[in-house]
Amino acid sequence: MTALTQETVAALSETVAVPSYDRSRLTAGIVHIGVGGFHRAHQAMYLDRLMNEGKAHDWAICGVGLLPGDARMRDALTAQDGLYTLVLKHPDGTREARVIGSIIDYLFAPDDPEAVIEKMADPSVRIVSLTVTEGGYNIHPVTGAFDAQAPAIRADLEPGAIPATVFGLVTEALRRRRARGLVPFTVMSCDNIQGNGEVARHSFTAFARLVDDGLADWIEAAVAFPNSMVDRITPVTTDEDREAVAELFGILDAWPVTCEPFTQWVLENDFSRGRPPFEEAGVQVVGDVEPYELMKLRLLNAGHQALCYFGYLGGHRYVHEAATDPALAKFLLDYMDLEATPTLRPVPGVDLDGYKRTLVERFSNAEVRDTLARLCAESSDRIPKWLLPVVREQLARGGPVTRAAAVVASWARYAEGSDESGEPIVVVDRLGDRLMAAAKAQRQRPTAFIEDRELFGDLADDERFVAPYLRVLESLHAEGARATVRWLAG
Ligand SMILES: NC(=O)c1ccc[n+]([C@@H]2O[C@H](COP(=O)([O-])OP(=O)(O)OC[C@H]3O[C@@H](n4cnc5c(N)ncnc54)[C@H](O)[C@@H]3O)[C@@H](O)[C@H]2O)c1
Ligand SMILES: O=P(O)(O)OC[C@@H](O)[C@@H](O)[C@H](O)[C@H](O)CO
Repeated sequence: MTALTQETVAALSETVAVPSYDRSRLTAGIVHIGVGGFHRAHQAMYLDRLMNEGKAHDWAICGVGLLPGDARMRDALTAQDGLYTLVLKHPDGTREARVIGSIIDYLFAPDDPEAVIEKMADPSVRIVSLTVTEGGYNIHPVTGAFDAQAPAIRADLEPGAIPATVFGLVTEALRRRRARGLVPFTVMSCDNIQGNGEVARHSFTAFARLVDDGLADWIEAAVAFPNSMVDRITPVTTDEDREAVAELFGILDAWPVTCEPFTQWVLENDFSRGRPPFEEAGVQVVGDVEPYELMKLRLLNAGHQALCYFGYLGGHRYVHEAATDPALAKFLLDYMDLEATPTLRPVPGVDLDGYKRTLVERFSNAEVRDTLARLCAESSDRIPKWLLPVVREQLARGGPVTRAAAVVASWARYAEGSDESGEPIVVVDRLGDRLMAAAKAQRQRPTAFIEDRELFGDLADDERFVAPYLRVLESLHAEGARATVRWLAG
């Protein structure tokens, strides 16, 4: 068994693919904020691919963690010189592993915010990329306005405050670059948000405007915020994953990443100061990402939400169990075909029926062991961004919303905080208390959950949405999730 470090990695090449490039020659051109499972399965992997082909040596990654919980990632990556094992789980049970070497440094902002700011202000850094989750952009779910009153934002805006949020840190780095006469870096969002680049532009300029109008104008004019569609199902790493990496490959890795074999990245070609030759690593670099984003967010991500609450309430715990439950699979396909697909734009070179079939296959991969609990978490950031736009578009065009309304009803039932046998459900959501209070009130006032206008806007006033929503909620209460899904699936 070998502990993974720069010193030991060459010796591991007998059991696993390791970086073929000289890591001591790499320099950081990218600062990435939010180094979790997904970044390490996706962007860092694409850069590692390029580096293995002798390219992009000046585009290595300096990871940054902002939240207290990131101390664990700091410790794991620092002890391993930034190296980690990426394991692809094929549906036939085979595992494909590779040690990724593209992350060469890690800074933990709570320890040293100044180091993070100076790193981003350094001229060699040309991209600051982000995976800070859907909630990380601090925008109102219905109006899309930046929430300047959020306590962390207010703290960052106090005179003389040391920045702690992504907005405070990035804005201060951009302020220094402007003061030093440097070209700004590109801000590249890789979060699952429609128009993620536009949303990032809106949030960062809104924050900067609270600091200094001139700076905000400069950011608006000079900083590129490319949109992107990112895709690779990456579950949370478990102790079993760590043990399997040790057993199968002889590697002691504090924090390996496991994921499905599929990967996709469609990226808008809009960068302030150059970019790695991503297309040479399989990234689709295009002029207009929107059709790809809509397809992915409304079919895959909203599709995940269609499975997760019904699946969990019906006794499943893994995504593959829910996706291979015949009634639930039919319900998912009906949602995709009848409600989501009519709201999509034609996607260049993509056969939508094939895409949907592949999605069902990906969800059904039992090896990936993605949990329904992961998909049920932070729903108040997900449902308004992925599913409710489908509802609104369908209402506007006079189309059906029965299945989307059913998904919202299943969330409302899940948020009551106990399953059908009375076992508690841990509702993980930054609005958890508010959601649970509303969900409990719905036993007396059935529309209580959807009356939250901050999440649902005026949907509670639209009978075309409310009627199917209430029918499904009533069925969930009276008959349970499995019977409700069978009824919905016809
Ligand atoms: N896991 C996937 O399958 C997947 C696939 C495609 C896209 N994504 C995108 O990546 C994001 C992260 O997923 P993950 O699986 O890596 O999660 P993760 O929990 O492994 O990592 C999340 C990271 O984001 C940071 N973060 C969270 N909120 C933040 C905030 N407000 N400010 C700064 N940093 C913050 C955390 O500290 C952590 O470093 C998702 O929310 C999604 O938008 C994930
Ligand atoms: O990670 P989130 O919060 O964006 O959403 C949960 C899942 O739907 C998501 O992680 C998918 O697995 C992913 O988007 C697949 O590419």
